[in-house]
Amino acid sequence: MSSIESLASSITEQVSKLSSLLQEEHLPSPTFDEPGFGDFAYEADTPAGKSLRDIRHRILDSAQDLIRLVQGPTEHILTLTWATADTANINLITQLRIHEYVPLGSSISIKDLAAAVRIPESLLARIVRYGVANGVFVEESPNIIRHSASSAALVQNPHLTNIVRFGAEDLGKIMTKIPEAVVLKRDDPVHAPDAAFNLAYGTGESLFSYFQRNEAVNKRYHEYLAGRVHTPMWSVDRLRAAWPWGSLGKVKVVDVGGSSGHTVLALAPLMPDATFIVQDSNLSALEMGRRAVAEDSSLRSRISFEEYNFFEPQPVQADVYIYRHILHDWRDDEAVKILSSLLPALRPGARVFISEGIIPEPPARRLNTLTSKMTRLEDVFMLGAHDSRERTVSEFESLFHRVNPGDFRLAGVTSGVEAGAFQSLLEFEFVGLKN
Ligand SMILES: C[S@@+](CC[C@H](N)C(=O)[O-])C[C@H]1O[C@@H](n2cnc3c(N)ncnc32)[C@H](O)[C@@H]1O
Repeated sequence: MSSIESLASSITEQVSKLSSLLQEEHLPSPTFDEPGFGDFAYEADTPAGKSLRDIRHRILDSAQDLIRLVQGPTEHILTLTWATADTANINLITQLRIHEYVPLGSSISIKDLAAAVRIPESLLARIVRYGVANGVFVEESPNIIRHSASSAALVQNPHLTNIVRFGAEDLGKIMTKIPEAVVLKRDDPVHAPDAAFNLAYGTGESLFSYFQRNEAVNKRYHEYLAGRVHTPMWSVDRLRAAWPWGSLGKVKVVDVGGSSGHTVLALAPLMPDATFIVQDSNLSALEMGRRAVAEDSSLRSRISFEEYNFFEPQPVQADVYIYRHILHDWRDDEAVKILSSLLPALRPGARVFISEGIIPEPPARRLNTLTSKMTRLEDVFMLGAHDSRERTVSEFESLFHRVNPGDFRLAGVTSGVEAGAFQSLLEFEFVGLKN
């Protein structure tokens, strides 16, 4: 049982280990100031990097517990209740691009910032000061704004801004409609829409077909997908480390629903003799990928992009098929159809990799860090966006079993959570058609 005393002493012990490690690695101790920008959560899979990540999680876990015990149940619930105001504020900051108008390394007056952003000074001041309250920006003297480490990160890491844009604006809009969608399904199932997405966007279409026809949101979505692999939780580094990709030699790899090819771009350097095909039904995403690969002469000849609907029979006979963040977008019947469409192309020994979050078996635990909570968050995203869900290992096995009993063998599971990623990797081997 945690007490405030035991938590505090565990934090003291871990912080002391952390500062020694930072010193050994010649990394600065984090500060709230702009030059303090430095996420050591980005550390690589070296022994020191792993220790840093591990200690970071321990401190965050204990510190969150300590905060909750000290704030008490009422303030805890109220903090959860008002989280939408935080989302709205960071959404507004990035939509107005306020962070871009605050100079790095110096400061700007609220008056000049308001003129640059083109909104009234008093309104700008309220938006920025809410940000300051959250540690985004600093008011160094009355009406003079400079960057904090976090607002500077928005400028220095455009991928982060892309994640905020789609996450706060689009996923945010969808998530706020989840309660209405769930209650409608209970009270008026005949007229209820498929998912909260349909209420949020006022459409009967699925998210994928709606996005395909609406260029602005489609661009935000695929930039978000490409951007998130540059953050610790979704980092392709964890996928790279999860399996001995280099051992595969001269193979053909298909990334099914690979968007603009960010997964394949990360794996290709580890597999110098392999060729890759990125398949997706979204033409703009494929075009985005073709443009990125065209700039890299070493990859151009090994990576191609093909339009493909994964409900149709798979046209490419390959050694490896990757489904990264695909099955969780679909309900069980649909996921079984997606996997079944592979059958015409599969040869015994072919590998099918599933890279996404794995829901742990119950009982559920309190989850204090964003990384450990991410699978649950992703499950909420899936509920809102597609009325689909994250799955446990045995639920994945049952999907493969439904495709054709005995055809697939679960060859291995590499959990990403301990390594600071939320996705895990499941490897299935096709052992042949049994009937
Ligand atoms: C959640 S994203 C995952 C993208 C990428 N694999 C990743 O991990 O970032 C789902 C992808 O599936 C694609 N998609 C949706 N429906 C599809 C279909 N019927 N056939 C092929 N691709 C589809 C979308 O365009 C999108 O790129």
